[in-house]
Amino acid sequence: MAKQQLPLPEMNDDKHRHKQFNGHLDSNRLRPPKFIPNRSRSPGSCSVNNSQIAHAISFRSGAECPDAGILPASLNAGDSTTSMSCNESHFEQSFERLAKLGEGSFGEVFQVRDRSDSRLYAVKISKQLFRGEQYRAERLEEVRRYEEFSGHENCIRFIRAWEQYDRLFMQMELCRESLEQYLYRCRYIPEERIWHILLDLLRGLKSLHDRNLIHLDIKLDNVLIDDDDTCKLADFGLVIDVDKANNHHATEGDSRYMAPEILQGQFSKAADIFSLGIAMLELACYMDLPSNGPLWHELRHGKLPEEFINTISVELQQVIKCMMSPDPRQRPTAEQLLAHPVLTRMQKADKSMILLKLLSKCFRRSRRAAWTKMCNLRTAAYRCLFYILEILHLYKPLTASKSAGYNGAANGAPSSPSASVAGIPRVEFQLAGSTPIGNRDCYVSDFLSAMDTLDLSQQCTPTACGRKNLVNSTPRQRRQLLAAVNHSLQDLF
Ligand SMILES: Nc1ncnc2c1ncn2[C@@H]1O[C@H](COP(=O)(O)OP(=O)(O)OP(=O)(O)O)[C@@H](O)[C@H]1O
Ligand SMILES: [Mg+2]
Repeated sequence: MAKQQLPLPEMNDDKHRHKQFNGHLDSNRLRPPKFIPNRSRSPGSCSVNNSQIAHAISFRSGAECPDAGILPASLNAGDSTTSMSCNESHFEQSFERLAKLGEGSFGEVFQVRDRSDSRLYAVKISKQLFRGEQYRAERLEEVRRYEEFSGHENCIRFIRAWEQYDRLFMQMELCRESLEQYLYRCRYIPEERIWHILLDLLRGLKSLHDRNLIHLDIKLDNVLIDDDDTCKLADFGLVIDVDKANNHHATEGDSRYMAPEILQGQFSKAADIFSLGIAMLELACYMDLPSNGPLWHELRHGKLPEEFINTISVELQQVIKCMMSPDPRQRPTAEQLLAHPVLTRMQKADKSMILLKLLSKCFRRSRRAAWTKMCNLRTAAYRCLFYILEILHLYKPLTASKSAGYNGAANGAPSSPSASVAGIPRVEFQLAGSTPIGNRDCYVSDFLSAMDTLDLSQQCTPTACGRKNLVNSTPRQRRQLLAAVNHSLQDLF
């Protein structure tokens, strides 16, 4: 009897190819679970359990950083002085969420504006809830590493971290894009730039290796580029001590960048060098890295595809080849690589340019600060105008009752609350539904709980909502309104 043949899986992984861009950098990644804070309490009650209170996380000593581990007090959700603080998380209170920057296997990263200093930052929110102490400990370890390397020029700057609703939140400097996004944007990167990127990453990696730590997840997606074009190592989620790595639970990173010896459970600094080498191959040759199959093995046996590798200089080829040596003992260390003639020359040139770099950085920062200030002034001016118009409108019924014949009040007809004061145009402020169109997806995304969804039908414009109260306001309410105007004027000047 003839054997029935099972259909074979399609194998199209037999040839190295250039990277393909389908519009999504990480289309194969799963959607994150919905961020639904545990808000089972009734809206009126303000009882909070421990996980609902934002707890700052910091491993810095008090001497090193006196306010490490302290969250801005007025913003803490545990501070139940206002009804708003009862219903909103620390994240929602402290930041304006502007856009989603990216997503990895552990977290979603958002571009935010910090309400306290009006500056832009990135906040990474862990995707999974802290289900067990082990998972929580791993996430807190990530915070420790971010803090530890925050001061290094080639590692991402960390601001603060906190946990709330069984999730980890990490605030860090905002970078322009990841190296992967940069590659998709440029496709061809000049070799001079490749050497600069390699220099930056070797510096960052050396700082880790000097402390006997290994990154284990070096890839283009985990390298960020700031406004000064400096490349920074990020995502310290898998960082581990070399000594602990082989005995404990070291986790391998992305298989596309994985060193071959990781399959045998050998974790060492050389594994990071391999990952950086293969990332440089991807960057320099715009090559699509396989995540498994025969091509994956070829790359780990020192067989680099000629049609790709021949497009770059011999010097760069040699560096990449030795970084990707199959035997981890043959790979150079970060320090040895930094001593390469091309990189030494660049470091010398960098030193002579340091003053110029500092000046341009200062200029860029002050320009950004001035722009932020200008935006604040504009907002405050609008707010002021709004209050002035409100006050003028507020005084209308009082003056109307004194002056006979005005607006029909003397005839006993009730004055329309939406009628304008003579000579002053009526201004309707449509705040409801004013979500910026470009970011609408982000605002209505699954991050918001059912309570937070923008139900425009339920909302009314401030003029419609507050009118009745304002017209019949007491002197105390008027005083409050005047205080608000005063506050706006202070914002302005
Ligand atoms: N500070 C930042 N500034 C700008 N973009 C950022 C920043 N931090 C992260 N991103 C973007 O978010 C993406 C995911 O961030 P990150 O790598 O930290 O998440 P992850 O879940 O730990 O990822 P992985 O799957 O690699 O472990 C990055 O690839 C990058 O595009
Ligand atoms: Mg990542």
